[in-house]
Amino acid sequence: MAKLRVHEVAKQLGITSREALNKLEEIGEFVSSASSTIEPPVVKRLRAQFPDDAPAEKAKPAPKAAAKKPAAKPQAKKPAAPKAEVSEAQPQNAKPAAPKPGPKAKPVEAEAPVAETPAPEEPKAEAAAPEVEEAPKPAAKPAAPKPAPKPTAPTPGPKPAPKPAARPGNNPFQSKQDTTAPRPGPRGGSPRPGNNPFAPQQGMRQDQRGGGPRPAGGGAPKPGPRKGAPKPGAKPGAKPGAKPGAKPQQPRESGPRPTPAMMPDQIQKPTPADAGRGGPRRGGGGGPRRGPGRGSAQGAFGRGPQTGRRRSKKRQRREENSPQAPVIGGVKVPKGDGETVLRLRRGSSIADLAEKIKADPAALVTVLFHLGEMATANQSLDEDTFEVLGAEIGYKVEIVSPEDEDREILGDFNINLDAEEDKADLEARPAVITVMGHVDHGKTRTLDAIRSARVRESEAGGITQHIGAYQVDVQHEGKPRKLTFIDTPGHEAFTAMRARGAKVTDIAVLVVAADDGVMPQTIEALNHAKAAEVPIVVAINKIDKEGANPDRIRGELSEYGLVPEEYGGDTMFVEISALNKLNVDGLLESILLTADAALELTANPERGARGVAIEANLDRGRGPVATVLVQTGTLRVGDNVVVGDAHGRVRAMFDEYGDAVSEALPSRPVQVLGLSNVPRAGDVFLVTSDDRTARQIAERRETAKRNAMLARRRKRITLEEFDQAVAEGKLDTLNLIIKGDASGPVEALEDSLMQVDVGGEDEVQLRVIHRGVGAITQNDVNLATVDNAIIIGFNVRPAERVNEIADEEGVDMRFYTVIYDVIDDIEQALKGMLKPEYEEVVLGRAEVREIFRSSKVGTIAGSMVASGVMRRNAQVRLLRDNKVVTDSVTVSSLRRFTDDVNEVREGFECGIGLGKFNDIRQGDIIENYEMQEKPRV
Ligand SMILES: Nc1nc2c(ncn2[C@@H]2O[C@H](COP(=O)(O)OP(=O)(O)OP(=O)(O)O)[C@@H](O)[C@H]2O)c(=O)[nH]1
Repeated sequence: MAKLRVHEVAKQLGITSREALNKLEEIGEFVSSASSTIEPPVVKRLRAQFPDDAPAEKAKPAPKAAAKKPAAKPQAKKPAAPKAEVSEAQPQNAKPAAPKPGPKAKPVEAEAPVAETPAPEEPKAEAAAPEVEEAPKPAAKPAAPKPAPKPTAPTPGPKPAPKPAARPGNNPFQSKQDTTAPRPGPRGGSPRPGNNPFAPQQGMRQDQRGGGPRPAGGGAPKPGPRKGAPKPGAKPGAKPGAKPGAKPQQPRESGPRPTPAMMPDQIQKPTPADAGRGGPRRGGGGGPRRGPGRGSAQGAFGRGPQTGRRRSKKRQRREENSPQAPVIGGVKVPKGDGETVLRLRRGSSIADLAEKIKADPAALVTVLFHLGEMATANQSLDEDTFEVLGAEIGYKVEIVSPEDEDREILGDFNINLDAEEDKADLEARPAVITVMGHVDHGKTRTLDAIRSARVRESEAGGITQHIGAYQVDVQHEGKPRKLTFIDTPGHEAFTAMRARGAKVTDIAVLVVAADDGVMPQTIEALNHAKAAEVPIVVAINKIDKEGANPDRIRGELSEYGLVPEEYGGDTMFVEISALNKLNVDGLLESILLTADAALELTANPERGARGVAIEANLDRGRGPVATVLVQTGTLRVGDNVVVGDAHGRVRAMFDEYGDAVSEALPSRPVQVLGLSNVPRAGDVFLVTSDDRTARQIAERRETAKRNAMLARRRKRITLEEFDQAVAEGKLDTLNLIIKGDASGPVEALEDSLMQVDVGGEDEVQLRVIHRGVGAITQNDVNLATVDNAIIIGFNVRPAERVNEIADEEGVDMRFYTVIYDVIDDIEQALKGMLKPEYEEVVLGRAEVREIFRSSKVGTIAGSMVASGVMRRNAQVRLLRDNKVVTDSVTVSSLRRFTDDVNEVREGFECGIGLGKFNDIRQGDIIENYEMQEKPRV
C-alpha cells in the first residue's frame, strides 16, 4: 500500500501541513517535512488526533497501524540514555520487542494480551527513570530525530527474521549483525548486543535507524492498548501463531533487559523511556480506554505520555540550568569557566579539589584517569597534575607557595606578618651582619677579633658561648651603638636561611685575604649577597702578611661590581688583620656607616616579638634549645611562642655570655628554652596571645610540612621551559650558575655566554649569578632554588646527595663537556628554540576488521590488536597497503565491548575511534605511536 505523505493526510484532515507536522511532533512522531511519507499507523494516530475525521481514518489503515509509533517515540524523544549510544541502543531493544508484526493485524491482536504483561514492569522502568534523567541530556535530542526515518523502516519486513540472529552478540563487531538482525534482537534478546564491543555506538544505532527497532517497539506496545486493552483476555490466545509466547515478553525485554549481556545502563535507560511513555500509551493510548490490568500499572506511575513529556521538559530545563556539567571521560563534573582560580595547598588531594568545586571526587579521579594519570581521591597530587586536571575541567589551579601558605595559616589566626608598622612606633635597631668569604681567608678569626675586641667590659677576656650570634657595643660618633653578628661564618647558613624565605642579614662582610686575592668562594659569597640585595663591606684581611696586596683586591673586586669608594664607587673596603686585631674598629665603623647610609633599620619594640631561629639543637639536659634573633617586638620570658612547627612557653632565655635574660629587644639574639621540639634554622618565630594559638599554628605548620613532603616538590625553571615562562610573563631573565673543573674554562664559558645574542632590547636577559670551581654543592642548589636558576656543570658532577636535593627542589642541573654545547643550548633556550628532542616509539599495531559508523563518534574501527598495545590518546598512523593514509590523528575513543578503556593489549579486539577522521577501511592497519623525549647526552 502506498504510503501517504504528510501533506496528503493533512489535506484529508482539512488542516495545514504545518499543523499536521506539529501534531505529529506532539504525538511523538518526528517527520522532517510535509512531503515526508508516514506509516499507516502513524496516519491513523494522526487522524485520531482530529476526532471529526475519525471515522474516515478508521476506514483506512486502522487495523494494522495499530500502535506502532507510540512506543517508539517515547524512546526517541527521551534523551534517556546518558550516552547517545545507549539511548540509541534502547530504541533497538524497544522496537525489536514488537518486531514487524505490527503491519499485520493478527499479530497485533495477539500482542494485546501480551501488552498487559509488560505493564507490571513499567513500574520498574519508572523507578529507574531518575537514573535516566541523570544522564546527560545531549544525547536525547540527537536521538530523537532518528526516529523519524523509521516510518519507512517498519514496512520492510513483516516478520523480522524470526530467530535470525544466531547470537550475534558474541561477535565483537556486532554492527554487522545488528544491521541484519536488528529486529530479532528485540525479541527474545537473541542479538545480545551487550556482547558487542561496539554495540552501543554503531550497531545498535544503525539498527534503530534502520527502522527495525521502531516498528517493533511501536508495534508491540500499541497493539496492547488499542486492541488488547478493550478485551484483554479475549485475544491472548487468538494469535499466538505469530509468536504468542514470545511477544508477550518482548515488550518488556525490549526496554529493560534486552539481553543478559547488555550493560546495566543500557538496560535501565531504555526501560524508563519505554515504560514512561510507551507503557502508558500502549496501555490504552489514554486513560479511558485502558484495560484494567494496565490501568493499574499506569495509574501508579502517572499518565503515560504526559508524564514522560513532563519529565522530559523538566529534564530539559535542568539541562539548560546546568550547562556546565559536561561529560568528561564518561563522568559528569561541574565545569569551570576557564578563568576561575582555585588555590590549593601543597599536598592537596583530589578530594580537596572536589570539595572546592562541589564535585564528586570519584568523578575527578575518572577524569584524571582519562588524562593518563592514576591517583586515588585522597592522594596528594603535585602542581603539574593539578594544573592539567584543572585545565580539563575549566579551572586554573594554583598551588600556594610555602610562604603564602604560612601567611594563610597565620591569617586564620588574625596574624599578618606584612602589616605595616605605625612609623611613630618604630625605633632604631642594630644591624645584623654576616661574615662571608673564601676558605681560610680569616672569617672565623675576624669574628673572634670583633668579639674579643668588643665584648662587654666585665666580660673582657672572658669566654663567650657560641649560640649562633652575638652582639657587640660600639662607640660611633660619640654614641653607643650595637651590632649583631651571625656567628656562623660562610654563606651556607646565609643561603639556607634565605632559601627558607628568612631575611636575617642586613649587611655582609666579605673577607678577602690580601695575600691570596679574589677566589671562587669570594665570588660565590659576593653573588649570594648581591642576590639577596644586601650591602657589602669588604674586609681585606691579613694585611700583616708579606705579599699582601690590598689594591689588587680592590681592582679584582671592581670587576665584579664592587667598586671601592676611593675609586668612585660606593663600597667600603677596610684593611684589617684579624690575627693582630688590627683596624677592627675601622671595620666596625665602616659597617655602621654603610648601615646608616644604605639602610633604615628600625623596629617596634613595643609589641609581641617576631624573628627567626638561627640555630637550634636538642640539649640533653635542657631539651630543645633554639637561638632566635628578635627582629621586631620584645621577647620576654613567659611568652607563648611558635617557631616553625615547634611551640611552647619561653621558660628561660640566655645571651651569648650564658647569662639569663628576661627580655630581648629587636636584633638581639637569645637562646630560648621551653619549646616542644627543635625548630630549623630559618624558621620564623612569633609570640602569640595564648598557648592554644601557638599550638594550633604549630600543628597547622606541621601538617603543611607533611603535605609538602608528600607532594612532589614544585618544579622550578628548566632550560626547555624557559621560553614558555618568558611567554607567560613569569620570567625575563635566565639565571645561570656555572660550576667547572677549573677557573679557566669557567671564565671562558662565562665570557662566551655573555656574547650570546639574546635578541631585541626588550627580550630576555642572561645573568650568571654565580660561577665557581668544583663539584656542584648544596649551596649551588640553594642559590638556584632561591633565584630560580639553572645549574651548568662543566666537567663536574654534583657532590654527594646534591642530586637528590636538586631533584627535590626541582632544580635543573645540566652537564656538559663541550663548551659549544653549552652555548648552543643556552642560545636556543633564549630564542625559545630549545625544544626537547623526541623520538617516535611505536606502541602497537591493530588490524581493522570491521567498520562501524556512529553518528555520535563517527567511524569506529573494530580491530584486533596484532602487536603491542593500543593506547587511548596516543598518536596514530593509518596504513593502507603499507601506505600512510594519515599520521596526524589520535585514538580518541578506545573500547572493549561497551567499556571505555585506556589501552588494549595484543590479541584483544577493540573498537578504535579516530575522532573526526572517518576514512578507515577494513584491512587498514592502525599504528599507535608516541613521541618520547630523548635524553640529551
Ligand atoms: N697572618 C694572618 N693570618 C691570619 C689572619 N687572619 C686569619 N689568619 C690565619 O688564617 C687561617 C685561617 O683563618 P680562619 O679564620 O680559620 O679562616 P676561615 O675563613 O674562617 O676559614 P674556614 O673556616 O676554613 O673557611 C688561620 O690559620 C688564621 O690564623 C690575619 O689577619 N693575618
